Amino acid sequence: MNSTTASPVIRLSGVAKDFGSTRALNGVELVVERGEVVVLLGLSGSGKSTLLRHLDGLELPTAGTVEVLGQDIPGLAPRELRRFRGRVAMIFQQFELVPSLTVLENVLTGALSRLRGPRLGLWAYPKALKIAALTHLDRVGLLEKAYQRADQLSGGQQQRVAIARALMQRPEILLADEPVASLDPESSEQVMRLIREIAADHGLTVVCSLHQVDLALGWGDRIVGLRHGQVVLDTPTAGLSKERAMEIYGRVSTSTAELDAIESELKESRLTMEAEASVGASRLTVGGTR
Ligand SMILES: Nc1ncnc2c1ncn2[C@@H]1O[C@H](COP(=O)(O)OP(=O)(O)OP(=O)(O)O)[C@@H](O)[C@H]1O
Repeated sequence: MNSTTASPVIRLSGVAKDFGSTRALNGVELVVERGEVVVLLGLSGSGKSTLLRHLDGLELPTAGTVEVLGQDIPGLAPRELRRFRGRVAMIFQQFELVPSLTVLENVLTGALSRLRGPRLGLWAYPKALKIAALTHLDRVGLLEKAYQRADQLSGGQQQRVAIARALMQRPEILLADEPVASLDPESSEQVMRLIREIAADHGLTVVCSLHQVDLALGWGDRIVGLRHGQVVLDTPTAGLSKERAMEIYGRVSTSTAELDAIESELKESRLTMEAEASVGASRLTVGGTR
């Protein structure tokens, strides 16, 4: 696990969250570095959304510390919290667009945290922001839909609008809560690829909850597995086979001891792979010098 890193953008320590008698998060330790693309993987109710909501201050912990972009989130005054939220964008399973507004207006609302007062209608936004919104729409491949009502678009298109809206915030962190759970496989692939490309273009740190193992494997740099509000797995996706991941995922409801055993097995197999790779490399070098 990444416990000692130079400049993490997210650092959670001993985080617990109770909703009445339900403990949604339990002793969560998580460190994410700038530019990392992390998948939160877990069954329904494992605490993925609650964890994401702590990262932009929508929830405050019952215990523990939440530090994001160098800020102690629970310690922020309401005004500081609002300013902080402008640096973290979020996209959701249900897109959360305003259905009766045009696509362009929906994208523009992403800039509201940087503007004073409400904006009603396109005319109320500065020209530079309209140009930025159209540029982002072009980036997500929907420029020609700018003046259509948002509810006339397909689910995949609506999620791409939500991504363009998130970019209007000029965020440093992008949080995505099950962004493709309502989409068909083809649109899911498209949206996930887009998030990855945009994260690279803008140097974003991404934390994304998913429940599809295939997508998680082919997509993130790192998988963090949650079970009953606890981090039970934290591993790079490189070298993790679908079979092993499915096994872990299928056994997420097993005991912590079993999961510990699976995780150490995974670590061992990674070490073996690395050792084999380095032996292979040295053989190649020796072969090359003959
Ligand atoms: N506002 C709330 N009030 C009461 N209980 C809550 C609240 N939010 C979450 N919970 C509870 O906390 C636990 C974790 O929920 P959470 O939504 O974080 O899980 P999840 O992994 O995101 O699930 P899903 O994939 O179904 O969205 C669940 O038992 C849930 O019922």
